[in-house]
Amino acid sequence: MNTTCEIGCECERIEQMIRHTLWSSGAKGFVVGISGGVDSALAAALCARAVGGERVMGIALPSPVTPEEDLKDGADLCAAFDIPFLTIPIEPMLSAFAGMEHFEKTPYLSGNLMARIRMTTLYYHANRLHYLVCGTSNRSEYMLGYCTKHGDNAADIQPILHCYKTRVFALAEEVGVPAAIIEKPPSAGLWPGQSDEAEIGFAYKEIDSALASLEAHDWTASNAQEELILGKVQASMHKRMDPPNLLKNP
Ligand SMILES: Nc1ncnc2c1ncn2[C@@H]1O[C@H](COP(=O)(O)OP(=O)(O)OC[C@H]2O[C@@H]([n+]3cccc(C(=O)O)c3)[C@H](O)[C@@H]2O)[C@@H](O)[C@H]1O
Ligand SMILES: Nc1ncnc2c1ncn2[C@@H]1O[C@H](COP(=O)(O)OP(=O)(O)OP(=O)(O)O)[C@@H](O)[C@H]1O
Ligand SMILES: [Mg+2]
Repeated sequence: MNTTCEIGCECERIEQMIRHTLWSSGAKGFVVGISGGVDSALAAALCARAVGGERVMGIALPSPVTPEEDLKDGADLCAAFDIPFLTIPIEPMLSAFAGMEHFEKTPYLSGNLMARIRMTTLYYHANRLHYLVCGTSNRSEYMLGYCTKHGDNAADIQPILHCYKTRVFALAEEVGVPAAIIEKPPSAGLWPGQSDEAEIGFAYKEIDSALASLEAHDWTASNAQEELILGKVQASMHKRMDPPNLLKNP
């Protein structure tokens, strides 16, 4: 199979879904949180290609631990796709929480708080502009639950959710995401030096081949690595489901 054509067709399929979602919603455009990483770069680029950059609002939401180069990479990405770009530091919101009774300052608690402050800010601007919030989750992090529940996984459309991370890199290259973004090690950016692969314990190539094999074999693990990855999939099931409720059995 011609890989370039296959990837090009995949982009068109996603762009069609983006256009359909916008037109059927009656909204005017998309808000995307721009981190300087490859998932948000690809999601924003696909939105811009689908509906025009002028109908996309890229918002950088730096925290005190955000590297300066991430802001520059995000600005360059938006410039390349004619996407208006805002920078809104989240430090004032973090400080407000720090004044709360029982506040504990740990990287884990602050990290999840930052992800939820970013979600709230993106929805504020989506409300203000009559836009939808475009999510940036990919299949690898979705299946592993590597996200903050109701934080970075909260969105109105998830254009790259079906793509494993290794596929995200290929699509990003296809649409012309700048090399500085593609070459950067994936990071949630919630504390200094955080790395997805170090925190998860596997390289994305290993994660993606294990997930593909597990999916193909009805979630039966065939080696120790798949066993560990299956454990993460099972432990994060609650992030992919409605909360337990009795709606269907009142
Ligand atoms: N069985 C269950 N049934 C229903 N709900 C359950 C539950 N177990 C936990 N919960 C709920 O879920 C909460 C824990 O989930 P959550 O708050 O998400 O927190 P958690 O999964 O513990 O941590 C988030 C992880 O995602 C990573 N992350 C976050 C944000 C962005 C990115 C990125 O790649 O950009 C990565 C972060 O580094 C960390 O490893 C619990 O406090 C509880 O409220
Ligand atoms: N500093 C930030 N400014 C704006 N949005 C952010 C910021 N940090 C995280 N986000 C949002 O949270 C999402 C999840 O972060 P995640 O790290 O998984 O993706 P990424 O940074 O786009 O790519 P990568 O995983 O390769 O770092 C981002 O795609 C982005 O939408
Ligand atoms: Mg990132």
